[in-house]
Amino acid sequence: MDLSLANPPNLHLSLTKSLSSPFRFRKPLPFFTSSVSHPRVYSSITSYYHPIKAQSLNQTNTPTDADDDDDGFILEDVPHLTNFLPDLPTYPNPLKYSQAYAIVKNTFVSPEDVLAQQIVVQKGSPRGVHFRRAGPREKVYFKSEEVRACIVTCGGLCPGINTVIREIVCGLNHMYGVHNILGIEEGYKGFYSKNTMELNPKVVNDIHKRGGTILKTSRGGHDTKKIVDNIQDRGINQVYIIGGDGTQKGAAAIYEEVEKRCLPVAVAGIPKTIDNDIAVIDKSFGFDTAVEEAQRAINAAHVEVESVENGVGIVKLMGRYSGFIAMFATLASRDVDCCLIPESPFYLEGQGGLFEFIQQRLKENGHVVIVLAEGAGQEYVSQSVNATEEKDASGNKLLLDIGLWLTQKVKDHFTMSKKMAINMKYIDPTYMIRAVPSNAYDNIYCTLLAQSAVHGAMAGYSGFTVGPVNSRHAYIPIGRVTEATNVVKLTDRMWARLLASTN
Ligand SMILES: Nc1ncnc2c1ncn2[C@@H]1O[C@H](COP(=O)(O)OP(=O)(O)OP(=O)(O)O)[C@@H](O)[C@H]1O
Ligand SMILES: O=P(O)(O)OC[C@H]1O[C@](O)(CO)[C@@H](O)[C@@H]1O
Ligand SMILES: [Mg+2]
Repeated sequence: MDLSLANPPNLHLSLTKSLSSPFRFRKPLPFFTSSVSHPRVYSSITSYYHPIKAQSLNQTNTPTDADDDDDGFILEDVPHLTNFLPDLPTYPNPLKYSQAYAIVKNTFVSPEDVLAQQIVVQKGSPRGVHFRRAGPREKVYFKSEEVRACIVTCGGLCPGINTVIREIVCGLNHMYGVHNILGIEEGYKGFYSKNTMELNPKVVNDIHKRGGTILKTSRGGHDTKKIVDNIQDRGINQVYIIGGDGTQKGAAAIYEEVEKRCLPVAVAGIPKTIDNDIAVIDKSFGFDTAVEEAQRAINAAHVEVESVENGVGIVKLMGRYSGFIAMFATLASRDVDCCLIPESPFYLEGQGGLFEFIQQRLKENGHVVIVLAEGAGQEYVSQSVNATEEKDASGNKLLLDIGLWLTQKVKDHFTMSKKMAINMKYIDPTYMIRAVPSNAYDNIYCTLLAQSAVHGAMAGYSGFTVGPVNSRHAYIPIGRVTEATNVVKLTDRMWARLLASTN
């Protein structure tokens, strides 16, 4: 079987072979139509998947019945420029001549390499969903001197954004000899309303040591048509988009427009979010750094409350809809008595309520530390302050301050009940955990992400996201990472570990 998409001359051969291949594909519902009828319509950025029962394509692109012995293998593929530009020429990958890669046994990823989404399986279970493995391909679809790339960063900050920018620039330059790279300033709106900056290895040399993004970022302002007009006007043919779920939806919209206009433009999404709420990928970059930084706040709270009588420490951490930062920071710390996250409802009064728990811990231990994700208990705050729902420029709901609300509630409870006098220490390190530079682990992770994106774009994939799936980097259809939000599963063992660690 041959999964090669990177080789038009062999295309028919590939597809003919795949006729008898045991691969099942998952086909998108066509919410946009390709102007060119081409077998690679299997590739998808849409969020609308429906699995087709054992099916393959013949050369006229008509679904035919396939063998029943495919073991339930599904490839969720990413789009390729040849979907709508079948005659694009190819070139040998310059890495072939790289001294650094000279001793590598397999410099290029085999077109047949795929990664399984589920690696814990039972005997006899279907082989399930697979993604294309990321990495350099033997043939590329761009001449180095003709590449005009751009990078944009959108949404909230996250440790490691500058490292990703640096490694895209250095990867393009050192591995592929690309010299023409533009930084788009201030997010999506920067395409049509801001300046650009020339990026080269010298300009980005030190930026990984700094938090934030040298390109600046923003929310809102995504105007697909204006953005693609601008891409066209500037002659850009590779677009690297770093951002969270909203940004990736924007990247999908840009790719759709690129496809509609039949532009030879590779659109690569690099997922970014401090909340670790992006589906499919193992973990988002910067998350580790943020958890590490959160330890400092928890340590401070612990030191404070341990040093006074009846000390109650509350630490508020980021996490809009997902409590991953709070959960991992709690698990790592061992000083936390209670972790409140959006996924796990809680109540204050009565038996089993938070007040009772605090009182009990104070009696037993003399102090208590509570870690609180910002998205937890939002319903209580909105009821009590009668707030109207406000949104940010991207349409995300603005959260109410659960930290201050809970702090006041706990204080009021103990004052009014006269049961014991407490010493409240409230720490809100919110932005501090995401404004720091990335740690060593995240720096390496960011490098791999950036290089995977560069290899994918050079290989002609477009409208894809990169990310680790079971520790190996994959090209993932954008729709797959935006269709759902990754949340803490209370039925998983990790949450049980947390409950065990906090007693
Ligand atoms: N459905 C969408 N279609 C097109 N563009 C979108 C969509 N949702 C969001 N965007 C754009 O993506 C950019 C970033 O979105 P948002 O502010 O939601 O942050 P994000 O990428 O989700 O990152 P994070 O949540 O981690 O801060 C904004 O410019 C916004 O206009
Ligand atoms: O930067 P802003 O607009 O204040 O947004 C903060 C939000 O961004 C995130 O860091 C990522 O979505 C959330 O955890 C937080 O609620
Ligand atoms: Mg988001």
